[in-house]
Amino acid sequence: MNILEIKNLNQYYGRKQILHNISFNIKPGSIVGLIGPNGAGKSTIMKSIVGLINYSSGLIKINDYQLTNHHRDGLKDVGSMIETPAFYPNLTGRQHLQLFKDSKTSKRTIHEIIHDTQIENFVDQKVKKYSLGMKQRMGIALTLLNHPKLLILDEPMNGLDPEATRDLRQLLLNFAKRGISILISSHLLDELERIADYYVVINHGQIEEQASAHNFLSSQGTFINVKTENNLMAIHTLQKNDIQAKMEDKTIQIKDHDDILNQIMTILVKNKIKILSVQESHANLEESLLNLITKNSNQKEQ
Ligand SMILES: Nc1ncnc2c1ncn2[C@@H]1O[C@H](COP(=O)(O)OP(=O)(O)OP(=O)(O)O)[C@@H](O)[C@H]1O
Repeated sequence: MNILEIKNLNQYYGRKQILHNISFNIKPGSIVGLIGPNGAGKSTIMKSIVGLINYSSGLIKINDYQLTNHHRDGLKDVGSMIETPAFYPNLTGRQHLQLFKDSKTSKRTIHEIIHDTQIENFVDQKVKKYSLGMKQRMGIALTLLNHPKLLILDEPMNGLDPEATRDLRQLLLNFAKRGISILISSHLLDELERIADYYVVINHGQIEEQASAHNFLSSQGTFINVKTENNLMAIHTLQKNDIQAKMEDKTIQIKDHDDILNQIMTILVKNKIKILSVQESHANLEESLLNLITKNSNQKEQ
């Protein structure tokens, strides 16, 4: 069973259509990265799921409860942080947790949340004294109240320092292991790449692609990475032979296609350049996203 099902979701702001037939599902324990350029519609999708805006048409089901303007039962299983969380400036973090907890949330759960999100040092200070990063961490803590089965996180790494980002990454991976599903958007694509197992790519309010992380990254091309005893000479020689090679971190990188590997080997051997290693790698998430969006917009222009 899916924890979230979205089918043909459409959203208008006034007469302008912002989302076009968005459909995707999330399985229990899956971390889904919602990615795309600025203004693509990521936040609008998230706001529709958590009922912050009424969607125009389509279907949203959370844990088998259909979400409509009048029926919001499914939201009891959702913890969300959309944009920078809003707080009462004169209350402490702990008071926020107590205020928003439901009757089933015990003292022990609150203690665990404080511990898991590592907010012990400031949870008893008034929120008006928090930095952006502290507010983000407090916001994550609030999403965990009331035993969510699905977390919706819009740019949760905003304002976090590298250590806090690493901790959050670990925390999210642990939640997924416990069966909690996560829909997350972030412009920090290298961070998303470390945690997401599925991607939904949005552009101009439409899904450009959705696939498992492995399939998405491998479908966007592979590279051959060659190390030689003389990389400068090797790259120069390859380029002279019309092979598009670039230097990436002391390695010569060539996009894999046709029988390019054979050609590279032949040229390097012929020119007596000693090869130290040859490895294959996938494009990273940022390259894959750029490839996809450029390829699709070129196709639309033709
Ligand atoms: N309240 C609103 N009224 C009218 N248009 C809106 C409103 N909110 C968002 N939009 C428009 O909807 C489109 C999608 O915006 P959205 O915030 O969902 O994009 P996003 O993918 O989250 O972008 P970003 O990565 O910059 O946060 C944009 O064209 C935006 O201008």
